[in-house]
Amino acid sequence: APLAASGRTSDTVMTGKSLGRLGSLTDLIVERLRVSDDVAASKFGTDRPIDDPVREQQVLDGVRKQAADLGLDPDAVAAFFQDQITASKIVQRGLFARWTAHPDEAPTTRPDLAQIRARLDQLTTALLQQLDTTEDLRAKPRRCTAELAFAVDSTVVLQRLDPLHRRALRTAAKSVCARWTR
Ligand SMILES: O=C(O)C(=O)C[C@]1(C(=O)O)C=C[C@@H](O)C=C1
Repeated sequence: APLAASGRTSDTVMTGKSLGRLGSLTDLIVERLRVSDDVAASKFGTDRPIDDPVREQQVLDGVRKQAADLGLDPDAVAAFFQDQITASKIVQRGLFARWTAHPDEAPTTRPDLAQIRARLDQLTTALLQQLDTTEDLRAKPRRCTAELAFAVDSTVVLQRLDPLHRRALRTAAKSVCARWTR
């Protein structure tokens, strides 16, 4: 049973499927936020800055292409992924601050950023598939907003998100129901 899943907040393996028609989408959004913990661990204590404008441009160019292939609006999809990047930086900055204030909580191993980015690329494809699957629902603003609130609330509980990841999730979910103009 998903509610029986326990463990520490930031490294629990996802077990619960969040609820409603946007549950799979919010689960993927949260998984991307969790991978941001690994991104932060790969950069903390190195010269590599949290902001990498070159990589961001690569991500956004890539999603525009994939969106066009799926028949989704590239601008709307890029706006969604811009929010995912902003949310990732909220997590990274929050963890940097936490680890600086409490060095005993800082990671003791440094994961490889190239491998993490390959994982982010996989999540990008999965997220795009969910955006495609949910396109009809997301085009209905009121139903979408209700479904999104339901999915986000269930995700927060089932995945036991801490305040930092909750805050990031709010930013990441901002444009899920934005009107699809095309
Ligand atoms: O790949 C990185 O270095 C990340 O920090 C991840 C990410 C992203 O969310 O895709 C976030 C911030 C960076 O500016 C670039 C990309």
